[in-house]
Amino acid sequence: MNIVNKINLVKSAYPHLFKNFPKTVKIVEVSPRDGLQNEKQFVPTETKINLINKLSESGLKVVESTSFVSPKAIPQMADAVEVLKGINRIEGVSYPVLVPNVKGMETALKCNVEEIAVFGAASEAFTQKNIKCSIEESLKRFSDVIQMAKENQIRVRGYVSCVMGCPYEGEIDPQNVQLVAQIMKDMGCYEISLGDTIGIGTPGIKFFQIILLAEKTEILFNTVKLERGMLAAHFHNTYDRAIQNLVVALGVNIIVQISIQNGISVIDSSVAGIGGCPYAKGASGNVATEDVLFLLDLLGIEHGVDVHKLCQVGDYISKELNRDNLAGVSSKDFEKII
Ligand SMILES: CC(C)(COP(=O)([O-])OP(=O)([O-])OC[C@H]1O[C@@H](n2cnc3c(N)ncnc32)[C@H](O)[C@@H]1OP(=O)([O-])[O-])[C@@H](O)C(=O)NCCC(=O)NCCSC(=O)C[C@@](C)(O)CC(=O)[O-]
Repeated sequence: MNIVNKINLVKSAYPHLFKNFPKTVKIVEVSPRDGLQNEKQFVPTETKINLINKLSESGLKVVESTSFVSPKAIPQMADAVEVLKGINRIEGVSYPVLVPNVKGMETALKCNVEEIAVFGAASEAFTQKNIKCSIEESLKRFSDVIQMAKENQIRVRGYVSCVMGCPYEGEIDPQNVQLVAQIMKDMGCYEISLGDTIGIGTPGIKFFQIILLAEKTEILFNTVKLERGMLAAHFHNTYDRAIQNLVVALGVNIIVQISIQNGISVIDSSVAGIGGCPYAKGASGNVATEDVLFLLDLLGIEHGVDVHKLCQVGDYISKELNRDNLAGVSSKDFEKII
């Protein structure tokens, strides 16, 4: 039984479980950054600009556009300044960029950014590999960056990576995720995105009360508590479980019929499912925006995106990258939803 049938079945049998779902969900489109950062061939700046413009024309309100990081660490983002200069900024659309340190923030300020994202992790080993410092040192750096952002009225989003586990350390205690998320929030991040960097979240698969897989996703979202609306889910689809994990994060475990009280209403996703982190072995594509929109339509949750335009963007970037489109649904599938 596929996920769509499962959701419909559970929805009709247990309508009360679905009352926790938010009425609307904000999509944070990460394909121009997370989607492209791991591409081996340099993607032409013009293609990146076209991608961002097409995404914002589809009704998306947040399009994470690039990173002001070391070009030695992420060569694909070396044209960050040109990308930001080249895009058509639509009023009401936010174009956040990743910033790891003061040097990145200085460049961001010159590019008139209105929103940035700092990115940490709940794993020491991943933090060392990704940004070459300890968690403690990373938080000090973020504090300096956030101070500069505050002085310039720039909004700051925070990422916590490896929330379900780390490719180097293995298990990560959800309490550590809570700790890092809370510190970032206290520093001034308006939203915290929880990154299942290598896609190992499990939505709790049970068969007649026998647990076949640990319920990592449910445990995490029941442990990490910030104010309602502050948490975002950033899932990778390495083992094809991102959509099931999202249903749990939104508020209910459809398989074991349990409600999460404080579900998320912000989802990070990437058109055509492109993406991955070069510093996380096993991090394959992000959950596809097309699949997320399909899920939201199915659940009757508003998202404000023109799904047909968005599907065209997925086809565009897949063709440019010479890759298969990893989205599970296409434009015509949306017409079948009643
Ligand atoms: C953090 C550093 C800079 C530390 O790297 P470092 O080597 O310790 O930095 P450094 O301060 O010693 O400087 C080394 C060189 O980098 C330059 N440099 C230094 N900073 C910058 C900057 N901001 N912009 C441009 N250049 C910079 C600096 O000028 C110098 O240049 P050189 O003198 O050798 O020519 C580096 O490790 C880095 O840039 N890391 C970025 C890694 C990254 O972007 N990873 C992917 C994003 S995270 C992710 O994908 C996960 C997420 C968010 O999607 C959520 C999830 O899925 O979990």
